[in-house]
Amino acid sequence: MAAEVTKRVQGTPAQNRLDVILGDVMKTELPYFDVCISNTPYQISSPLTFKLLATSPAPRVCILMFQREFALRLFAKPGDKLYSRLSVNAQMWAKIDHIMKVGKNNFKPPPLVESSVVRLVPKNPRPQINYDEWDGLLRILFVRKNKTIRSSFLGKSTVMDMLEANYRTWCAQNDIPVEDGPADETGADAMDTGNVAEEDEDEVEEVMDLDDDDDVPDFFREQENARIQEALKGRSSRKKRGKVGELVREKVRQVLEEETGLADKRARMCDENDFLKLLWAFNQKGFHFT
Ligand SMILES: C[S@@+](CC[C@H](N)C(=O)[O-])C[C@H]1O[C@@H](n2cnc3c(N)ncnc32)[C@H](O)[C@@H]1O
Repeated sequence: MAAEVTKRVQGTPAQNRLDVILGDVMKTELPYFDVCISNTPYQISSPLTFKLLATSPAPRVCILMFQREFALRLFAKPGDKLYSRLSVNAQMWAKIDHIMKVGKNNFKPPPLVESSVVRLVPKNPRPQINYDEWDGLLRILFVRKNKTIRSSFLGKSTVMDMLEANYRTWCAQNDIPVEDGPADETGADAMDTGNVAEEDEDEVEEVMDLDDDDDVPDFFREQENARIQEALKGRSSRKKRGKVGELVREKVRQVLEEETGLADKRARMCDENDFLKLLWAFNQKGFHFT
């Protein structure tokens, strides 16, 4: 196709205005562009969409051909089976319209799947939210979109470890002293027993519950699977929770139960406002998701 368009403009005034970049679109740093028209292989629909949504400054419009099911996921609403991290992101950063269905018989040979052309118009002005942080929160919630939000945070040791590390960084940056050391013996033991049981149960169940969306990148799935295997090996390797860990846990509980009231809700039922409320409340407590 590159050869074809190059040939087409040769010897015309358009020749000087055409710059062909050959390469993998996912690995190439793209120059500023205001229109994207794409008919890429469907395997890269998800990463390509995420790349376009994260592009700043955003393009004016993107016309994209996707497999029909993927297009439906872009429009899916809370409660729909196809509602996913992709739906929330797409609708947060862009206005999306279905332009036309493209039946498989329009191709020779006909593929197995139906297609759709969609128009994606990034919101302008762009919502004043850090893309990486917003997406970081959604990743935590949509790895297990059918679980309660309480369970996605408090029932997951990797998430709590990540929040503890990030809380320590925030304290260091803001000159807030942290009280290190093991958690209070009696309290910690009592709490650990309960929470560890809860965590193990959750992490084992997770094997059955990983979001089957293909917008979870492979490396993230691999990380999750490795961690689940660890959880299955038993509790003995689990490290004892320290004072900072307990403090972080309590802060997370406050965010989920008191400040947002979203602890018992499931990501698959949450709308954009719920996610914004969560992000804001976590930020207020010094937690960030980048
Ligand atoms: C479905 S064909 C469409 C071709 C052309 N756009 C057309 O409509 O005739 C997909 C094209 O995307 C190219 N492609 C596949 N993976 C790509 C990637 N990661 N980055 C850029 N182009 C890619 C393929 O070489 C192929 O030419």
